[in-house]
Amino acid sequence: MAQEELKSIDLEDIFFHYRHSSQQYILKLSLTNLSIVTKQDENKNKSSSSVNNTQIIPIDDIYGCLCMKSMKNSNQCCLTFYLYILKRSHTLSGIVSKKYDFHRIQHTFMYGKYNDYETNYAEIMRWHRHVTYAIYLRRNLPFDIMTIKRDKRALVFVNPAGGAGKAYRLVMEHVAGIWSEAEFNYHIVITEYAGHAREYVKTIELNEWSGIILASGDGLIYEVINGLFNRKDWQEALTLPIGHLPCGSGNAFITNIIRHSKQPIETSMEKFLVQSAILIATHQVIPFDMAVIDTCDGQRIFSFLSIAWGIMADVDYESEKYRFLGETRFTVEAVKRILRPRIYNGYIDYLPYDVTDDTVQTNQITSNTTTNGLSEHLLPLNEPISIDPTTSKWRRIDGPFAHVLITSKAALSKGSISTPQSTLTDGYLTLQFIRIHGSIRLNLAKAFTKLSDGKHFNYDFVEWMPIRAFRIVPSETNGNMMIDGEKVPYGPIQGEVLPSIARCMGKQPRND
Ligand SMILES: Nc1ncnc2c1ncn2[C@@H]1O[C@H](COP(=O)(O)OP(=O)(O)OP(=O)(O)O)[C@@H](O)[C@H]1O
Repeated sequence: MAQEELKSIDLEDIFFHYRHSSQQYILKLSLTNLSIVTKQDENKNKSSSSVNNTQIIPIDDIYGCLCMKSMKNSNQCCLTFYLYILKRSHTLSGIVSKKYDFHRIQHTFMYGKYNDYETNYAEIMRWHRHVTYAIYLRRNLPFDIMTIKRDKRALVFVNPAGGAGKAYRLVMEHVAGIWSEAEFNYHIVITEYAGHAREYVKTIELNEWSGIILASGDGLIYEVINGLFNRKDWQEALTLPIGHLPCGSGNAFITNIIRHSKQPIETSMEKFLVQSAILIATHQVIPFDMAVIDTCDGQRIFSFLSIAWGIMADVDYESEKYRFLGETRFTVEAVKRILRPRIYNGYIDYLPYDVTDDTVQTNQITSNTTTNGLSEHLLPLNEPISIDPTTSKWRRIDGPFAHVLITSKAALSKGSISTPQSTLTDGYLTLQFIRIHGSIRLNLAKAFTKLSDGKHFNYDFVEWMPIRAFRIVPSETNGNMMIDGEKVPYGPIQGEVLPSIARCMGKQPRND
């Protein structure tokens, strides 16, 4: 693609309707919009002063553009634009509803200005290059990344065991078509066993791939991120953006990405998948926070989502047996746990997050930093943390607790906002907990019913605070401790935020 040619994106030409050649359009392309001006029939309108009808399509709404040879006239070509737009839906009776829905639309135009196919085709390919370039410029990627990465494929892992076990079929039915319309290149690997994707990413040649996409739930994302962190070149590995096609039961990762873009989240599974596929095909590279976690068996784990102890951990783990129910599995188990609440004894040490506190160092990662050297504030787990206020910034909260959750993102699943104020890159973890006092059943029931929109934070009995680091020390020796929905050995656990350390396939919010 000649860089010179693309310094100016503007194009204008006359096209006609793919069925009715008498209906003509002037198409104008600019950096921000495609304008479609419907040409009036000059004879018909000689007496009328009517203005040409113009439709303006923002480039942000176009996810692909393809050229084809006309089936009707061998000299002509057609140009199709693929759009994904938010618009008001119609009810069955044809009334315009107040609700906005996403719609996939395609506009096809014929082109035949010249008498020979080759010249028409060359001209239509020029349009294709310019439209593609305009789409890529909206992604805010530097030109060199754009041209290099475009030729690369994304590595897509499909988990045949994820969610209700339909991931491969869902990808073929709802994603493959969109990605060919968007000319998004990819290579699919179907995971053969738990741990396969983690092993796979440990040895991939990083510069062969444009990113890694997981058609799965959150479990496979956790696996792949930890596989990337286990590489010697982990810093470079983490620059590969991670995309998520929701095929699991939780799907928190893509939910948080779409929340960041401020798009409404599609409700049906299929439409949610389509929304994610289009976001991936036109993505920008967005950073996100993670946490480094030390578990009691000496493992160092990287978390993109949450550390749960208490009722949330029990609900997550014990609901595994209802996996066939999809996201409903969490609700079924939560009702059981609320009716028979457990008490979790122990304490939580935490380092508060205070941006004005310059005595606390923040992670300065250099090319020499190893993953063992990644934490600034964590001591070995068997060394006590000083909470003496005269010498230490660390503080302690004593249990017993009903609920303890530490998160780096807002949504724990598509249907629950555990931490409403959280963003992808706020640079802190949020600690929330419910102590055992008052009517614990009632408090838990109230908190769980408000979890869908994060309103549980409005209750006084839900305490929360932003933190940099934490250590949870349970008194009992048996129970559930979950990191990103995966069970880890039960016992003391500690962690620290890693601000903006990884990259995802996301979108910045639109300003219009
Ligand atoms: N072929 C496979 N057979 C069995 N397990 C697999 C296979 N491929 C991956 N896994 C494992 O399945 C687990 C769950 O995967 P995934 O996250 O995709 O689905 P999920 O658990 O339904 O979703 P969520 O994590 O959102 O609840 C992962 O830990 C992964 O290691």
